[in-house]
Amino acid sequence: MDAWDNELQIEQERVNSVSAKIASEVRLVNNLSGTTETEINDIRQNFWEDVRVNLDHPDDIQETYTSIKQQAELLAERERRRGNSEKLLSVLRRLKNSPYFGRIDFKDENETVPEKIYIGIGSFFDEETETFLVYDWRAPISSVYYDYSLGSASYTAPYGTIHGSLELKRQFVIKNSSIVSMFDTGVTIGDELLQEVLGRQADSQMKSIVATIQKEQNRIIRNDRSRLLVVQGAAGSGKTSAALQRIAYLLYRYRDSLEAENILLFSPNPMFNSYVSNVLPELGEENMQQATFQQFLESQLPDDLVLEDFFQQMEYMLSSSADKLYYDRLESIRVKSGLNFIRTLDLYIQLLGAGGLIFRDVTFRGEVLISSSEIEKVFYSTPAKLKIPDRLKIVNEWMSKELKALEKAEVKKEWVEEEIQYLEKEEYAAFYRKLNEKKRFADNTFDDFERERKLLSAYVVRKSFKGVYKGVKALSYLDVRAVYRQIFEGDEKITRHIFPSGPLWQWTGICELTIKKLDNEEILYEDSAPYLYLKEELEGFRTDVMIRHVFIDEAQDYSPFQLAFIKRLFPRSRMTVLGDTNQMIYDHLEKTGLEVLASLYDPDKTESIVLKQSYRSTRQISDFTRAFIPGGDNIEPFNRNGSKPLVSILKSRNGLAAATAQSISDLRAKGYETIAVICKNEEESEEAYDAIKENADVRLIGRGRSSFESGVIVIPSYLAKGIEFDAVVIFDGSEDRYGKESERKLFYTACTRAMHELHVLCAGEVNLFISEVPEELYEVKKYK
Ligand SMILES: Nc1ncnc2c1ncn2[C@@H]1O[C@H](COP(=O)(O)OP(=O)(O)OP(=O)(O)O)[C@@H](O)[C@H]1O
Repeated sequence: MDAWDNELQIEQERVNSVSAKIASEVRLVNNLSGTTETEINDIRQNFWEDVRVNLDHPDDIQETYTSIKQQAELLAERERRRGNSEKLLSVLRRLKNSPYFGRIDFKDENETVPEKIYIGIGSFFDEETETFLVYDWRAPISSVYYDYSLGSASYTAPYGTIHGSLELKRQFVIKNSSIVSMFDTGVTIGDELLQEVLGRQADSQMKSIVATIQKEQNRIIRNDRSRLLVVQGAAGSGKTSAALQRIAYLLYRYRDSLEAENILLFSPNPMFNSYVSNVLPELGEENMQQATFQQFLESQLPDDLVLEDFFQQMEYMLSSSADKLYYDRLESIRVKSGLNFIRTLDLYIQLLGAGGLIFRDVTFRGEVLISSSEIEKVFYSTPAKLKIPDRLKIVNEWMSKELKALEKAEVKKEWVEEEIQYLEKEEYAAFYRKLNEKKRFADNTFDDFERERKLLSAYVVRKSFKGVYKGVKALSYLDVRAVYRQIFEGDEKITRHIFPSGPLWQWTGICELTIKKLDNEEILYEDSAPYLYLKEELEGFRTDVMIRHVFIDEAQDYSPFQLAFIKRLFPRSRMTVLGDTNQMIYDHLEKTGLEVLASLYDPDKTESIVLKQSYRSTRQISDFTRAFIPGGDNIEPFNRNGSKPLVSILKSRNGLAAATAQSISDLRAKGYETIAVICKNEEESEEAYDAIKENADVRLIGRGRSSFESGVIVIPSYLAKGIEFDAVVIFDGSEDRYGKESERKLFYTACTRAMHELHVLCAGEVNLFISEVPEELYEVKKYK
């Protein structure tokens, strides 16, 4: 047996022993968990027996309340305990089969012998020997594994920086408690394992990368310092992966104060939510909150405004350049996306302080209770130096008083008598029960019929007025939509004030477009954040203090306005923003949000990390894609080999269906399971689907899709964002389809979804971008 085999045997024995200890811990926790479960069932079953219920006297009521509270707390404590055991069990079960993936021998400079540190997805402490048999990958010492090659190394512990040297770095692949492979590595993390991991087939669910996190990625994951962390990285450089491992790290590092519900991830599309949903549970953590920005906006906008879908906006930009309003729309997007538009709105709000707010009448049963002109008068008599939300608070106080008086007067009206007749029996009974209780406590007698009747009338009016009070509290008398609309009505005073250096180019067109939509009860996507900003500025910002970390993936598709708005909504939150300007869906803005966001933060609290290495695609695919994208020379492909991209040239669109079916069948024959036929937009996706569904087993993915499965799919380019496939077939990459310079990045995004193979079909001439790629970087197939 040579030295390596001997070493392997020693390691396998350790795996056996650790797995056995973990297995016995699993049994122990299982038993404890069973006991807790029984206790929970007991508490639930006997809840009311163990509570002393006595409602005879106010003191008894208090005692009853305390007793219920104690019982409920006991139950909550046991349920928490069960939750913790379940979490622990899920990690232990994973550890049992694969206890660790790495080992480092680290010699502290103050010690003489190195300590062997084994690293896995969770830690495992052996009570018997009082040692950690496995360290969590997020523990301070584990960072040495990711950050250093052999030689001097250090890590930051809670009590200071520990210096020493790294004497061994070993990687394992352990399955079912058996070492499948083991490598010693000199460099940061050995290429072998990464090669193996990246060469695997695509999955319908993203996987955790803890065993092979790279040094640059580790900087993102463990960044504790910044309020704003901006990650710019090439397609496939692991931005999303790093973001998810960062969430797991934060949940570990701040486990006493941070929970998954305090973290919010804005994701690019609903399908992406399902794509990444397994990573954190795989690491024994709960999933963070997740929403697309669209879903978030919809939850904030009033129900009577239909928000244009972000993808609808995109569809329009991609396919309607012949529309006569197209350039007005481009300008509308450009203007409303910039930080300057925040200033424009601020100037408008300043003007509104002196006049111009639009109010609605407060009505009740079709009659005006308080007219809009009265409200306006009262509002503008409040101190002008106060902010609008504070002035509205004064209006609200005044209005509450008015409403009380009006409510009193209402009691005598005829409708009340009628309403009493229509009261439900149960309601009557409830009313009298309450009356009797009052009578008992107040020791009053209620034999006077008249008095009882009056109380009943007051009850009926109060009930009907509830909606009025609620509406006033929610400031529904302020007509935000009309106030927003007013910006675009061409009022000279307003226009002059909000554009001190003269009106904008194409402003009239923008105005017409915006008003047309608003009057149709719709709101353009680019209007949504400005509308909400104005609303919040007028009504008072309802900032969210629950969320402590906001993650924004695919941030290049957010406008500067939107990112500034998000910052404003989550003032206490740290932000991690990830993006790639080369993957902007439409390239019309002068600056992306990603580029201007840093200017909104203190430079001392901002960090920017660039990821250059691209892991997803083979070297051949990366070489092809980086040849036509600005700054492509800076992208470093990972050295994994595959076939060169195949560009098929067809005489006309008629041949596309057969060529696609051929590609799918060739790729399937090579064993690829997840294959995407990527189309430019939804319309083309439908066309492609109809053309090939007869000859291939395919599914069409549309905007509403929220789950992602493997197989062959037809999908519009923008919905494939953030996701990857074994093989990609670009349905039509001809000049006819991708003929505009602004479509370069869209084409790049589509091609970079491929892990192992890329086929580009072209009905006619290849597009400009392909023609920029050196011919030796791809194969050509010409169809007759
Ligand atoms: N350190 C790593 N170890 C193993 N796999 C990795 C590593 N980093 C990235 N990958 C893999 O590379 C692929 C791309 O990663 P990811 O989707 O996170 O990149 P991205 O930068 O968000 O991509 P894009 O911007 O193109 O959507 C994934 O399959 C991921 O598992």
